[in-house]
Amino acid sequence: MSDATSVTTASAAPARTHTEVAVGVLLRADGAMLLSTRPPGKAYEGYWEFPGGKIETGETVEQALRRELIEELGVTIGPAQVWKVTEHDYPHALVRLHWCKVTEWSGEFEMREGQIMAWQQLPLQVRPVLPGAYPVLQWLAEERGQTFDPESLLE
Ligand SMILES: Nc1nc2c([nH]c(=O)n2[C@H]2C[C@H](O)[C@@H](COP(=O)(O)OP(=O)(O)OP(=O)(O)O)O2)c(=O)[nH]1
Repeated sequence: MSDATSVTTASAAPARTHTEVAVGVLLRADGAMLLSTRPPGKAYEGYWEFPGGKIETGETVEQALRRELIEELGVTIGPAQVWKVTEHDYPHALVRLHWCKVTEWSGEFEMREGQIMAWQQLPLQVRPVLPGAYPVLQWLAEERGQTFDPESLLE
């Protein structure tokens, strides 16, 4: 194989595209936040995460988050604005996470995808936690004057 062929082969590799995800940090008045387990059959099944899911074509982050939380939890969120954007490179996907803090919602929580939910104060008591959520947990801890220990969230 010539050098020229090698270069052509390397540059023909498809670029890895981001999967855009809307994620909600639902915050209760006492500061507790909602986490839930990833449903059976998904990558990282059973890991704890913040509720949310993939943004569909034509949706805003807020629209996607509202749709996902109705689908997953049966609640309708009030206003949601993007607070932070993070990225995480998993073996199954390169994700870009659009994080919104949410303080208003209506409806009763129903686990519509067989997941488990828990209201958690920091530091979290549940584990393992999806690694893509660590940066936001760090910011939330800093806001509260707490330290963040990612080692404690492993399996
Ligand atoms: N919901 C959520 N997803 C997260 C978090 N952290 C993190 O890295 N992710 C990643 C995991 C997944 O690769 C991606 C979310 O995709 P998903 O597969 O759960 O989304 P979805 O509900 O739309 O899935 P689908 O069944 O329609 O395929 O974002 C988090 O805290 N919450």
